[in-house]
Amino acid sequence: MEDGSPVQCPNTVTVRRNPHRRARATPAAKAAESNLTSAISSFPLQEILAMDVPQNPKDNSSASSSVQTSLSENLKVYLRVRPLQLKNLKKSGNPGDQNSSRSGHVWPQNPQKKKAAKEKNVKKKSNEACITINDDHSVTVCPPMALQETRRSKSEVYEGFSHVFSMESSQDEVYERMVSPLVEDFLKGKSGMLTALGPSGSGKTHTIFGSPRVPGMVPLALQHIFRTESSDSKTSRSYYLSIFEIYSEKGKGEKMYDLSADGGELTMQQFTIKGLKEVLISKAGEAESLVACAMTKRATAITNANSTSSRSQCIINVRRVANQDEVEDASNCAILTIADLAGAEKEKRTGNQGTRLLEANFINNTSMVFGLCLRSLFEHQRNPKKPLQKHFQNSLLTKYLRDYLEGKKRMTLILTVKAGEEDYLDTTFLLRQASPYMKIKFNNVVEPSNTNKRQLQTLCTFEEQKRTKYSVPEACVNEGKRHHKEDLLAHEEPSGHPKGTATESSRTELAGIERNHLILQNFSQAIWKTLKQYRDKLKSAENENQILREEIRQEKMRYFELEKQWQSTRCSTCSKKDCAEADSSVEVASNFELNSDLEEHRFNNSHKIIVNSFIKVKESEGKSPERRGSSLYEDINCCSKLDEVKEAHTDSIDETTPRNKCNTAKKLTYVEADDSCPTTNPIAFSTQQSHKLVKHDSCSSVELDKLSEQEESTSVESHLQIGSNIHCDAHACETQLVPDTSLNQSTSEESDRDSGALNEDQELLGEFPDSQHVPPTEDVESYQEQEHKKDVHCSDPSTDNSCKLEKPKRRLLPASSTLLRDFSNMHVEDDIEASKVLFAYQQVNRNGKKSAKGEKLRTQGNISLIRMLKSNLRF
Ligand SMILES: Nc1ncnc2c1ncn2[C@@H]1O[C@H](COP(=O)(O)OP(=O)(O)OP(=O)(O)O)[C@@H](O)[C@H]1O
Repeated sequence: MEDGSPVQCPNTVTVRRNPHRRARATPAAKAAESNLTSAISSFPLQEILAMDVPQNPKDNSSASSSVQTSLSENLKVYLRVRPLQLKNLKKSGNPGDQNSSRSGHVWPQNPQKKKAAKEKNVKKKSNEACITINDDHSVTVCPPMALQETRRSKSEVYEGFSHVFSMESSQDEVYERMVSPLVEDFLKGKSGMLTALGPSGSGKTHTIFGSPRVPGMVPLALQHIFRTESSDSKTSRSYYLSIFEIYSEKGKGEKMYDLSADGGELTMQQFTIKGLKEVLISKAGEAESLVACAMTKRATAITNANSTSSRSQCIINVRRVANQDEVEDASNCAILTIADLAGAEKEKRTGNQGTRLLEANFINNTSMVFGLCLRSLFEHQRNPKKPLQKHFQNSLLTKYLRDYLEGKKRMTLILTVKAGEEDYLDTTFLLRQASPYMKIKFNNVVEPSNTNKRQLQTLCTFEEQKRTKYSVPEACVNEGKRHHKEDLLAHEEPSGHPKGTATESSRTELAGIERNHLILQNFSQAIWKTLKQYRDKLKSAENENQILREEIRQEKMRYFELEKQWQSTRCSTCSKKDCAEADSSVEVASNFELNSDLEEHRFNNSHKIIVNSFIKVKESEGKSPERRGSSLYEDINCCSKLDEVKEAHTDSIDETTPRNKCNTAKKLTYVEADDSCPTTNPIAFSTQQSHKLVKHDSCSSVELDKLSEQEESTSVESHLQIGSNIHCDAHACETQLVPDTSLNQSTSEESDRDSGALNEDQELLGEFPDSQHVPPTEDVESYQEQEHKKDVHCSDPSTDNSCKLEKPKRRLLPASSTLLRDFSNMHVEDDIEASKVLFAYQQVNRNGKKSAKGEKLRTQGNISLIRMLKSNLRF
């Protein structure tokens, strides 16, 4: 309720409407990731962690001497109540005023003290106290009767104080309870700060500095420190003291002044005071004298509330530096800070005007900022969601005490209040303000070494000042002989202890090493985080890559399947075409009798294929068993007779051109006659087809196309037809070749039986002229001469008008037709058919990409090539 947070019902359940969600990984990505994790080696996290980069330098005993972490500790708040009647207390023999006889020499002296005291005593104050001490930790504040009636104010109890010092408490008691533990920690190496808060005239300065007769916490602490040092002969530590004040002169702004002997104005840069002198102290008396001199320089003034009212914030630092032997010790360095703040003032009470009023504004403002910083720290610790406000930026005091006000360093508060009824409002205001401070905790306070910025800055300033003193001694002359001697005495001590100087240098080096260590540690952590991010990115990229690879593999498989299907389809189509082309080649070869070895070999192969297919077809026709037994012998006879047919055709080609024309005419006539014949006779039908193929060689390109299409569509029929044709041709010719002896074992009856049917074919084949007049194949020379005559005859267009070329029609021809055309050109180049073939060939290039002339030349080149082959023919 205090922080204004809404109260929630215990049975209420808070449900986030839009909870944070993480993107779910796809199953494929998960699978890929699992594969990826197995493929990618894990990052050597353990190795990195096992490196010489400690998580916390404090854990390393070798380097943690200057840094410590303390347990959770609350801010200690003490309360001290100033006596009502100082004179009465003095008269009554206050145990704190041991030197009551020297009351006239109360330190610090205020020349207008007597006058102010007289003014104060003009009005007699009531002896009634508004504050009642319940116990050592709580007090009750009762409003005066007048306030109770008008404002209906009630008594308030404030508890939780570390200790409440009564009016009768002495300085020693306060020191023993409040400051002595702090000094003990300081001697152990723990830094701490004591700050006095309270209204003007409540006894802050009295408590902190005291008087020569009643020394305050600072003198007592210094005595405590050097008393301890003198008792411990084994240790030789160095202590440096610096004192300065923050003052606002006439409200023109805050300024800092060094209160040391030759101190001047200071500046603050980045929370660091520059120019502050540290004075090495080795004795308590020496330190006390320095503090006394500083207090004489502090700004004070007479107000209605206090004859010796402090107008500035005074801060004293005692820095402890261990010697070289204690470098490894944790207590090598600590700072004890004691701050005496100027008390808040009310204009009515103080009656300030002019400059004093401006000073009061500065003082009140600084006190307010100080309180806001502690309030913000308290609220931040209670509710971490509330940010820690940066109120410290509003004053130099809070800037300097930033670490303390942010809970990074240990701090102790001493609240001083006045017990009079007229001080009720100031008292209650302070207690209400400071009560929450008791709940402030210092969690994991890190004790900085003597190498922090501020300390190093002051140290460097001190060393620089020391060097200046020795290098320019005449500068000290201007300040007076006394100060020169004091400075020399003050700085000769450190120079006379080279051990201490070496310790300082070693500590500086150690601090540098620690700093580098921390930097490297942070750097490694940052690198580690970055590497983790890159690893995650790499994983995601690998997952995507894996998925893409899988898709590519599937696409390849699909492509191969399609290619296989395409290949199978293509093979089936090509096989049909090849068979048709091969059959056509056989027909052409059989008709034009290519006698070269190559062509003969091809012919034989084709012949074999045809024979085999013929056998298969015959078997599929369902012959009678007796017929089937003699089929092989018949086929062999066909093979042997095919050669005879070939020779017969060769003989027919050797005939003159008119004769060829006659043959072609006969063939055409025969085919026309066959069209009218019944096709029931398979032999007759096959013969017709055979002659159609023969005609195919000499017909026009249109007819060639038609025939080629028929060949492709009816390849099986073509086999049958060709087989029949060969069969017929073979029977039509006289058998000259002797069949194989193994085959002769076939019955002659079957051959005689077939001879009757073949005689019909023989009659048909008899239509081929000169089939009976086959020239001897050995007469190669005569054949070449005839071929030469043919070439000459064809090359001379004047001899025959048939050689004149007609304008061809460009049509696309299949390869088989082109081959047939080339062969036909070879054999009938001087014939009118040659012009037709050439015409058909030019039709192929009707698009004009290739000139007719070029095609003609190519055709002629083919012819020349074939002539050359023919010239080498062996018959
Ligand atoms: N506990 C005390 N015992 C005896 N005298 C005290 C005590 N506290 C304060 N005094 C006296 O009261 C007077 C005012 O005290 P002091 O100057 O310390 O007040 P202050 O809080 O510092 O005021 P300011 O904030 O204006 O400086 C001094 O003369 C001081 O001696």
